[in-house]
Amino acid sequence: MITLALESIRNLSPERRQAIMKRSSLDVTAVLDDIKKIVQEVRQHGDRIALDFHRQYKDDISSADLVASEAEIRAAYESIDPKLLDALKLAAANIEKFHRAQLDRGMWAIEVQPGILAGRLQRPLDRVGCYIPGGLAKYPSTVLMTIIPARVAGVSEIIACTPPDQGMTANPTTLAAAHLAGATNIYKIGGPWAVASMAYGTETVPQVDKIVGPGNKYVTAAKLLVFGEVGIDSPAGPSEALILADESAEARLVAIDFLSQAEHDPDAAAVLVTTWEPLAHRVIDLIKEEFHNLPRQEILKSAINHHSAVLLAHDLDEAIDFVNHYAPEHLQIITREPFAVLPRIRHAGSIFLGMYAPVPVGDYASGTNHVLPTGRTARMFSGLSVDDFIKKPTFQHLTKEGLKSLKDAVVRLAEAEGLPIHARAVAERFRYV
Ligand SMILES: NC(=O)c1ccc[n+]([C@@H]2O[C@H](COP(=O)([O-])OP(=O)(O)OC[C@H]3O[C@@H](n4cnc5c(N)ncnc54)[C@H](O)[C@@H]3O)[C@@H](O)[C@H]2O)c1
Ligand SMILES: N[C@H](CO)Cc1c[nH]c[nH+]1
Ligand SMILES: [Zn+2]
Repeated sequence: MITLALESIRNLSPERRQAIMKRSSLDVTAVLDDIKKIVQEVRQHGDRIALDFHRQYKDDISSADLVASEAEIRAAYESIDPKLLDALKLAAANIEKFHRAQLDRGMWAIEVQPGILAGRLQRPLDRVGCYIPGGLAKYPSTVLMTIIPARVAGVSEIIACTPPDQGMTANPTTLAAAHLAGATNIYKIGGPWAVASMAYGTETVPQVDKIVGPGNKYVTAAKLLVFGEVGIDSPAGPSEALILADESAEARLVAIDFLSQAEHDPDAAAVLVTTWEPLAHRVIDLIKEEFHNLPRQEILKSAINHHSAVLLAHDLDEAIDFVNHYAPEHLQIITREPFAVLPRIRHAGSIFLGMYAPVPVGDYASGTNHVLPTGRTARMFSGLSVDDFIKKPTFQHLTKEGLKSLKDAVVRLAEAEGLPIHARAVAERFRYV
């Protein structure tokens, strides 16, 4: 059933290496054309398209059913298990603490040259839309990860969209988390329909300035398609974890860590890179032995057989080189001295150091954000942060002397670019002095 086998990084064929590097990101490109049709239909016809989609499982639905009412939200908040509510509150407190620490010094200005003042402001976005996944699993934790940083940044309107269950009911824990985090409105729409609704606005869903939040390949493709009309955070698609382990790692824990991110989605990816061959063999054996007792088998089988790998590195240098090329969403470093490896990591969404830092602590409760770039986009994107919700316009003020000191340079540069009126805008100011 599970076809996992040990491969040596050195002996990977170029095709196999490329397949491991690409994991499921290729699939996002493969679905772009189909998703484009959905996005365009929502743009043209608004709610009707999402309602048609939902009518597949509920006949008498209307636009009002797309909105989670205050009564529904309150009832959800009051009905969830108090211990679960405590867990949400603990997670929320740590997420808020970590994200408050990201707020920087606000407005600043420097004197670039005498008489030339240049500075930068900070302004939160006006209205953002958070996508909360909810297909193969429910993600109340994503509510906290998206809405809390937006609130900390000062965004005044924070809406959220999430796929409903049959009968148009929203997941109660998701609603309770949205209430706790401070969402303005919650809409029961999922998938690419939700992304397009937030990007263009419909009769029910307001148009937002930026869409954040993770999702499967269809959601991620929709986000990429609406980029430009609205801002997006990063392509936070199907989950991935790369575990870098040496002889100090315990095989049983590595095996469970490997499986834990694979259980998200058939398109998820897990990779073990190790310098210690016995560990690799043991982890493969454990995964194969355990597999039959595990839930979510179809998802795991697809993720492991299609997008995952166990790789032997000749030495730590080769292992780190591979990690940087792979640019994983999550990187676990379970080596004797994880902090000695850390300075050598250039590309990873979030890094988990040592045997007591499994990825699920970051998924839920340690405070760092779990909305992270996938498909090698950790090379150029960061995980969601307060910065995603803040714009930074620049400003400047020049005295007459300050402008005089720049006049010749600006005139020369403008003329070199064939833009004489730019040159005049500076030169004219000295005709009257
Ligand atoms: N990278 C990150 O930061 C991060 C964080 C959390 C979760 N995730 C990922 O989010 C994803 C959640 O996926 P999910 O499926 O559980 O929930 P989801 O909400 O992302 O997707 C479910 C929706 O997809 C739509 N859909 C399903 N099949 C479709 C098709 N063929 N065409 C168009 N639309 C279709 C439906 O509307 C469905 O409601 C997983 O891949 C998980 O790994 C990533
Ligand atoms: N591992 C996911 C990010 O890829 C986040 C998550 C939420 N719930 C469980 N896990
Ligand atoms: Zn997870």
